Amino acid sequence: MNPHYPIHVKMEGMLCAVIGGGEVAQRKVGSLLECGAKITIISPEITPLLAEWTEQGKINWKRELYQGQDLSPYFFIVAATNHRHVNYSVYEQAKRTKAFINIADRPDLCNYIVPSTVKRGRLVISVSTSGASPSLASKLRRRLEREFGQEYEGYVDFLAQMRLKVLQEIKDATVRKQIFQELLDDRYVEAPSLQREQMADALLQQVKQREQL
Ligand SMILES: C[C@@]1(CC(=O)O)C2=NC(=C\c3[nH]c(c(CCC(=O)O)c3CC(=O)O)Cc3[nH]c(c(CC(=O)O)c3CCC(=O)O)/C=C3\N/C(=C\2)[C@@H](CCC(=O)O)[C@]3(C)CC(=O)O)/[C@H]1CCC(=O)O
Ligand SMILES: NC(=O)c1ccc[n+]([C@@H]2O[C@H](COP(=O)([O-])OP(=O)(O)OC[C@H]3O[C@@H](n4cnc5c(N)ncnc54)[C@H](O)[C@@H]3O)[C@@H](O)[C@H]2O)c1
Repeated sequence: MNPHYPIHVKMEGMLCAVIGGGEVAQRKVGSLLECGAKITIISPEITPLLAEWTEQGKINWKRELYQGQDLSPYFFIVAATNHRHVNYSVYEQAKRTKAFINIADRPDLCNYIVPSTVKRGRLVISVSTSGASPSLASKLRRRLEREFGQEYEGYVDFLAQMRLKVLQEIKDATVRKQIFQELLDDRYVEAPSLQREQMADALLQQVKQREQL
């Protein structure tokens, strides 16, 4: 059995603590920030980019060593210092809470791990090897990035709009399903947005006329 359950957690406004301020902490903070999490870093030193985010008020920096401070306010806790014993003491404190815990050098202690991810607006493609090989996850992510380019951001927004429109305007569930399938054709992905909408409007008109016959 693989015990990892893939979910998409809404992180907006969630309190997160990141212990350590090096490269790994920066990567974890970066992806948490993109989702609107409220992050506190505990570390005597931080990278220049983390310092920039602090100055811009995007994150909160407690300039101190981690020495067993209370972590109970936090929903997500990441330990990413370069000291194994410090990371372990974060774990000991964190496990008293109900938080999601990520100990960067101890996959066995994590109750969540982070996948490698391609984001194209609302489209999110994640790869996990369940900790077996982060470099394989990264390689597959790069491959997926080539296959699913930036055009997917607009395309997925278009599909969302069309979905609402079709649900409102087409009564027959089988016909709706056929339209949804048709809109998955690569022609719609590749077309510029205006042309894509014209193609979809023409398709809807056609279907409606058929429905009236
Ligand atoms: C996906 C990604 C997400 C993110 O971190 O945001 C992520 N690691 C990434 C990068 C990365 N990781 C490592 C390097 C150095 C090169 C190398 O050694 O390969 C690089 C940098 C690079 O590849 O450039 C090494 C490494 N990783 C872990 C350990 C500890 C250990 O295994 O003991 C060590 C050895 C540390 C040591 O040296 O001691 C552990 C974990 N790393 C995971 C996720 C989780 C499992 C994911 C999965 O496989 O499902 C897990 C279990 C926990 C977690 O961190 O959540 C991210 C973006 C990738 C991308 O998209 O490019
Ligand atoms: N999970 C992953 O994806 C992954 C990938 C690579 C490395 N790692 C592991 O992550 C850890 C961090 O790696 P890094 O490259 O960011 O290290 P780094 O040396 O760049 O950064 C370490 C940071 O921890 C801070 N620190 C040290 N002692 C501290 C304390 N007592 N309290 C608070 N902060 C303290 C330092 O000031 C520094 O900011 C290492 O254990 C490494 O093995 C994990």
